[in-house]
Amino acid sequence: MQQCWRIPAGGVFGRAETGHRRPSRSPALQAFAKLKYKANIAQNHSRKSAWTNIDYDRLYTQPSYNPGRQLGSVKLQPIPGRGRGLVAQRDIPLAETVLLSEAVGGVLSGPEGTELRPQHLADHLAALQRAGALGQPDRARLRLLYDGSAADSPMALRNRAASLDDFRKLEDKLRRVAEAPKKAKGKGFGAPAAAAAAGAAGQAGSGIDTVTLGEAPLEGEELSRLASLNAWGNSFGELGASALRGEASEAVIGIWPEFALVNHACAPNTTAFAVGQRLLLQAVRDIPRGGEVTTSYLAEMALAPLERRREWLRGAYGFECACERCTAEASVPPAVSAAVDAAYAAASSEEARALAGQAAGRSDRGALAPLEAAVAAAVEALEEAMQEAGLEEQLRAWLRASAYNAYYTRAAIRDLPEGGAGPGGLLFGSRGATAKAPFSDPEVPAGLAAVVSEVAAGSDLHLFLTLEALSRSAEAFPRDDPRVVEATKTCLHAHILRYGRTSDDVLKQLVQARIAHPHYLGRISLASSQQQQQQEPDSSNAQQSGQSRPGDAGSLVSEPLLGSAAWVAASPVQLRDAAAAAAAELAAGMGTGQAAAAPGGV
Ligand SMILES: C[S@@+](CC[C@H](N)C(=O)[O-])C[C@H]1O[C@@H](n2cnc3c(N)ncnc32)[C@H](O)[C@@H]1O
Repeated sequence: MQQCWRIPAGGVFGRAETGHRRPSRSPALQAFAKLKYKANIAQNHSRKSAWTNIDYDRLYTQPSYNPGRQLGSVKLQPIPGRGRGLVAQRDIPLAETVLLSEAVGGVLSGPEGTELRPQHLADHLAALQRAGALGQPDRARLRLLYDGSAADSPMALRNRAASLDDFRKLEDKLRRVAEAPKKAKGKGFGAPAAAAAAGAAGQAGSGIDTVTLGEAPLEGEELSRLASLNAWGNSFGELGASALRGEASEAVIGIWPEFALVNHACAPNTTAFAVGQRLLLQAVRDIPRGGEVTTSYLAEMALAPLERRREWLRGAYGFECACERCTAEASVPPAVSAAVDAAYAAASSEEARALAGQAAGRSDRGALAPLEAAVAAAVEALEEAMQEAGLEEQLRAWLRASAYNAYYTRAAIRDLPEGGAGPGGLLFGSRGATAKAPFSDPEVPAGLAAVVSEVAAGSDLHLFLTLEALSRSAEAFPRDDPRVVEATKTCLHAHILRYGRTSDDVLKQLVQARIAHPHYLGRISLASSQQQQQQEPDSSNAQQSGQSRPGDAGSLVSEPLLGSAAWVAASPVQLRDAAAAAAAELAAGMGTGQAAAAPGGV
């Protein structure tokens, strides 16, 4: 399960005009802008208290904190056409942790940006085994995973029979072995006898003998197959938590056995990310009792048309995706599918790809006019085709995600300055640009965030776009403007989906760390830009050149809003209500944008 949500090397947007103006919009952009992010957190759901004892604040801030493996209210069961899968045993509300897993044999890591492939992991595990560091329980854990064997092979039958108890049993066994020497002391048994007892305990309660399963060494080919079908990786670390934990953001790849039981969907209900060696799986939608827990194996391919996604999954995993999104997209009239493919193709030219790659200073809006016209026409044709076909909103949202590169390319070109980017470039993330905070339409990243949230809620890209939208609206409007309040709500909602139940303080630090990360530089600053420019003439340079200034990020995430939003994460209340209350509080307490800028000290 290779996943990684890359933010284009140079960032996402360019700069447009100096000073804010409301740009005129085409009907298609208006339609696009109507994609309002739905902050319907936990509406009408009775919630149970969180099942874990995870202290999220410590998890995100202290590398030494070890909450151990955790499995939520899920069970492993056969899913027709998908082998086994994890199913919710009770309603799991969004923003709740589904599982927290530890990698078998630890993770393989490398410098940020490294493409770590499953074969690298297989080689790493083989080396561990040769060194005697991949013991029987680890081998058994791996052998309980899907190995690509035919549905009626002995392996597949064994896998189907395995239960979550087998995984739990292995963990219990390890704990017993760890504790056994201590307990055995003074009783005259000693470690070997205790370890044997632990081994016997490992065989109880399930049809699968995990001791025998882990006896034989794993062959090279077996390891390669297991890694290619079960590994998860990312080319950068968790951008908020690694900063708070004092760790460098690194590329990682690993096999987290419980997570490897989760099947794929093209619009999944969870998001996964690694915090140190652990993998956290967070629900980003309410998962009803009996509903399957799903994740995406696709990374950026989630933003591609149906046939491309299916082809990729067929090639990498050998299955034909028939998830809800694929099934719905397969049912649309041919004219709509053709419009999706045409929009995707229009934005896949070399020029468009170069734009997405953001070579500093290379682009200006005039030079890209033909591309802009082609992409804009393709997007409008898609919107019209969907309108004509009378498709429901959910399906339209998925189809927009399938043609995301067209929406993105159109937005990125419109975001460029009319007269060219100039030397050094004004493109988002480019270094050395000297222009001062020309901010364009906040609805551009907000619209893209809404598209991404439909298929990759809680992903890095989703969080990035909501931060960008917040940054722009904060710089364009007074702090108590409803648009700023809405952008704040949306941004915090995205972060809460990912991070779950943190305290206000840690949530704020996570947001700040994401803003300060070099991926985000050039654009995102939650400081009050006007004031900042008046007071600190070099401030936009500092943002462009990658220097983060402690404290400047927090001024918009005003205490009342953040407080309420974070409180939502810790209690079963609707974000919308809380944010409305916070907005009222903000308006009453602060009155003007100027006053609202004060708490962050900028
Ligand atoms: C990481 S495993 C997931 C757990 C696996 N179903 C099992 O029984 O252990 C990946 C494999 O599950 C199956 N799978 C996952 N998602 C699927 C889907 N949406 N449709 C069909 N098969 C799927 C494929 O065989 C894939 O190679």
